[in-house]
Amino acid sequence: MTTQQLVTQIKKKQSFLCIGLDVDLDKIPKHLLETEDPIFAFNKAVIDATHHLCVAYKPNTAFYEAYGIKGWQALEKTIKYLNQNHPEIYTIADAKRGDIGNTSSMYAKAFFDDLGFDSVTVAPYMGKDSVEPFLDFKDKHTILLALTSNKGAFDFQTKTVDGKELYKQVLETSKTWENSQNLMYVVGATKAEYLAEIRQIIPNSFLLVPGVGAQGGNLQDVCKYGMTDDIGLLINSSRGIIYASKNEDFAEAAAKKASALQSEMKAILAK
Ligand SMILES: O=c1ccn([C@@H]2O[C@H](COP(=O)(O)O)[C@@H](O)[C@H]2O)c(=O)[nH]1
Repeated sequence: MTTQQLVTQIKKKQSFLCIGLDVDLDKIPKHLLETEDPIFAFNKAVIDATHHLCVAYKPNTAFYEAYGIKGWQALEKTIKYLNQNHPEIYTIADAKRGDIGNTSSMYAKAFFDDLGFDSVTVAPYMGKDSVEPFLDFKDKHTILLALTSNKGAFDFQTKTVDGKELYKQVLETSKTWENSQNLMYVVGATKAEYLAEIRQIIPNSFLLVPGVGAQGGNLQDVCKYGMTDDIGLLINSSRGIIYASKNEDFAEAAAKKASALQSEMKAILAK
């Protein structure tokens, strides 16, 4: 999906919500454990109940890799279900990959060609040659970790290197890479106070913003400092939506939570 197609969907649905599909078998309703593929059954029910309220889904691959081959098959079934039934939905593989060039090429093939995701999250730590293989893919996005939502972000990302914070170096340097138009960036909702400065460096790039909901990030603050003329934001919530209920009404409860966030987004867009 192109950036322009994503913007069109956001405007049509009045939503820039991304729902995180982080499936933990210890947290899903017990009756699903009796089905053939509990992870896919859970995802399908959540997707069916919420797809009209969001523009993107973000499975974090850790939650699938943890269950071995069955987990990976459930991930594959989930992305296929989305691509076949909801091609208008933007998909993000939150895999946080990045390695030497030839290995990164294989990661890119796995997520873009084989699985068919629109985007993948990538760590910038190994530099240009570790990211450019992802950027080579036309109409696919590479979402670079810039300033993450966790406390550990302060260990390295905000430290000054050569007179500038490391996350700013990531933003500025990555802009010079070939096919940098295919870049988006992760900025945690818990770091909203950094967004004004971030927007000075990357005024138009899309940001994937996790941390609203369970991590306590504030949607209004993120929008105040991070929104662009083309919206420029995908706000992710995972646990806050998908685990709204542990009972048989889990999909309905997820839809209620998603609807509340979508209504807030609609009001922000109307301002
Ligand atoms: O800086 C980051 C980067 C990625 N994440 C991921 O987003 C979701 C957040 O889940 P919640 O349940 O809404 O807290 C999860 O997959 C993280 O691994 C992040 O939180 N922060």
